[in-house]
Amino acid sequence: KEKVEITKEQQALVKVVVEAYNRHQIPQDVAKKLLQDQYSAEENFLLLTEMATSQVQVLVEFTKNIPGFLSLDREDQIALLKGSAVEAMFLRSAQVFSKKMPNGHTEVLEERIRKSGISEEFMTPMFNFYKSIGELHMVEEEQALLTTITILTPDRPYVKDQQAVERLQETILDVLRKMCVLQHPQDPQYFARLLGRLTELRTLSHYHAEMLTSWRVNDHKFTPLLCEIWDVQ
Ligand SMILES: O=C(NC1CCCCC1)[C@H](C1CCCCC1)n1c(-c2ccc(CO)cc2)nc2ccccc21
Repeated sequence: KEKVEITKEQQALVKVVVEAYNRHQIPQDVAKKLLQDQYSAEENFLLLTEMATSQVQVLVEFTKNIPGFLSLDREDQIALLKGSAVEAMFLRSAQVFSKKMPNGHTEVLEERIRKSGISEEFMTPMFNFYKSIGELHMVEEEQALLTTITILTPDRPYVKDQQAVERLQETILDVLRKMCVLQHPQDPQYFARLLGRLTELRTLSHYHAEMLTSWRVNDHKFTPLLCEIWDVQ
């Protein structure tokens, strides 16, 4: 039986990433807002663009704490941020959706999202993803490391030094693999299932631009930052 052990420096790396991940969170909780009131499609679209804009700002701050990220070529840093922003947003949305809530709240939240203005065709893939993330019952270390692995995807468009990104990603993959073995000894497939979610995440993200343009509102207004990072408008 292979003795899996997390080294001192790997523990330090996880600590840095998890603390940054928890520090850089969306200021106010969108789920609470959605549970409080029923909003119009216009209000929901505005809420999404506000939440997503602040999440991008938070993502930029978070990446500064990923060991080695700031040593990457600066243009590659931008390419990684741009390439992972939508996936990071859906991953965060899935984590918000899967958070333990009082009885019946998740159903209300799902209902509010179903009626938010997003067109019907995207509901199944989106909620399938959210529920498959929820079923994993990830601990916060796994959430933080999975987001970091998503950001450090070497084959994003316009990345020049893919090897440098691959080396950073492998460091995170190695410690996440060990953590999964230690955290879920009864489920040797857990790490593979975790990474399998990233494939589902990439597919869901392909729908994103269409989800926005088909939102049932007359005028689809975006912030300058979202125009930049979401390739819209
Ligand atoms: O605000 C949100 N997500 C934020 C984003 C930044 C990080 C925190 C979560 C939005 C809601 C906005 C208002 C109308 C209802 C959806 N949302 C989505 C979502 C996100 C993007 C799209 C289109 O691409 C469709 C749906 N899934 C959610 C799951 C749970 C709770 C909110 C969730």
